[in-house]
Parts: sequence; structure tokens; C-alpha cells
Amino acid sequence: MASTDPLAQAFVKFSVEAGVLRFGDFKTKAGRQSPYFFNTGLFDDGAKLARLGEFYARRLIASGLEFDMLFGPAYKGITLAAAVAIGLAREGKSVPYAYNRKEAKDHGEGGLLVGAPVKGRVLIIDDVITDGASKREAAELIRAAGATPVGVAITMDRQERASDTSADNRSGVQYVEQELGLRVLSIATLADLMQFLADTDDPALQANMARVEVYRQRYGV
Ligand SMILES: O=P(O)(O)OC[C@H]1O[C@H](OP(=O)(O)OP(=O)(O)O)[C@H](O)[C@@H]1O
Ligand SMILES: O=C(O)c1cc(=O)[nH]c(=O)[nH]1
Repeated sequence: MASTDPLAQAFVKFSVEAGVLRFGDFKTKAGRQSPYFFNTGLFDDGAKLARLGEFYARRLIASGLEFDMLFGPAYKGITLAAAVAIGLAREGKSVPYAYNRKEAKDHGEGGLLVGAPVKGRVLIIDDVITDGASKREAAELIRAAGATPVGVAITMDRQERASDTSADNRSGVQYVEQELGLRVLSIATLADLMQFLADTDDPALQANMARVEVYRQRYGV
């Protein structure tokens, strides 16, 4: 469980300070009461978005994963893919990016896809994975365009089972890796979050550790 990944630790700290990673009582998409929630939509100004793009870019470059372009699934993935494209360009790796509309446009240039032609090895950029259904849809869109999805980059891997009702005990990340054959890169994980709580000298933050641990024991993978 211990994590000493400096990029992940810096990212958790940044996310807590930005109010994106919060502690309290939150309902997840799976219907669980979670003691923490990561709301990527709260990277809501230019400085935070620029830093977020930098974190993704550094994680992607460190991973060694080879890709030709980025794809951001609507809606949240659109902004994120743009931020990552800028972050990568700042690291000296400028790549094309594209995104989709949720509803096809029937006038002007028309269609579902916007941005660079979708071709080659495509990396999907999104916020989180819950059960992986929307990543499967994104991968299908990419394949339908004649390109090859190779991975998904997200902010935080919650490392918890996707469902309480299915016999499948895997997390959404494991599903995407094993069933869709895509590599998943996350800037940080639940393990990184727990390490941050263990190390912080802020007692108010550290007080959340016990509840997060209970949650992890119950739902963690
Ligand atoms: O495990 P997954 O099936 O990938 O689900 C997770 C995705 O679902 C939500 O987005 P949603 O598709 O609702 O679109 P949004 O970006 O418009 O909120 C969420 O923001 C994730 O991106
Ligand atoms: O499970 C979810 O729905 C979920 C959890 C989380 O921390 N962040 C998020 O955007 N969704």
C-alpha cells in the first residue's frame, strides 16, 4: 500500500489544496457513500488547468507509452485533452488531439469528431474510470475512425470494485486493461492518497485516514 511516487504525492497535495480532492460524505456513481471525492471539474481556472496538464504530461512521458495523438471523450475529456496537449507541447512533445460531440452535428462540417484526424495510436484522456463503459464507447469511436486506441490516462485510480452486484470483483481500471486491452495510466491512486494522509502534518486532513481505510477495506481491490 505504501507509495512514495513523488509525482503522485505532489499531485494529491495540489488536488487537496485546489479543493478538487475533498473529504466528507459523497455518493459515487456505483451508489456508495465515499469519504472522499475527486472532482476534476474543479480544476476551474487557467493556472490550475495548466498545472493539471503538466501532471498528466509528466506521467505520460515517464510511462514510456507510445502514442500518436490524444482523444478527449465529451464532455470533460475535451478540456482535459486540450490541457494535456498543451502540457505535452511544453515538455517538447507536441501531438495532435481530437474529441467527439455527444450528438452529431447536422450542418456545417457535420459529424461527431472534431479536431485532428483520428489516426494512428490514440491515447484517451479522461478524468476517472468507474465501470469503464464510457471508455469502451470511446475506444469504439476511435476504431470506427480507423485508428487504434492504446491507452487511457486519468487523474485518480480509486482502486475499488466497479460493482457490488456483479460477480466480477475487478475495478473499472482492471476491466479497461484486461477486457479492452488498453493500458491505464493514472496520475495518482488511492494508495497515493492514503500515503499523503499518513504523511501530512495537518491533523484535520490526517483525521480522514481512518474512514478512507474503512472504505478501502470494504470496496478496495
Ligand atoms: O467508467 P466510465 O464508464 O468511463 O465512466 C466514467 C466517466 O463517466 C463520467 O463522464 P460522462 O460519460 O458522464 O460524461 P461527462 O464528461 O459529460 O460528465 C465521468 O466523468 C467519467 O469520465
Ligand atoms: O465513482 C464516481 O462516480 C466518482 C468518484 C470520484 O472520486 N470522482 C468522480 O468524478 N467520480
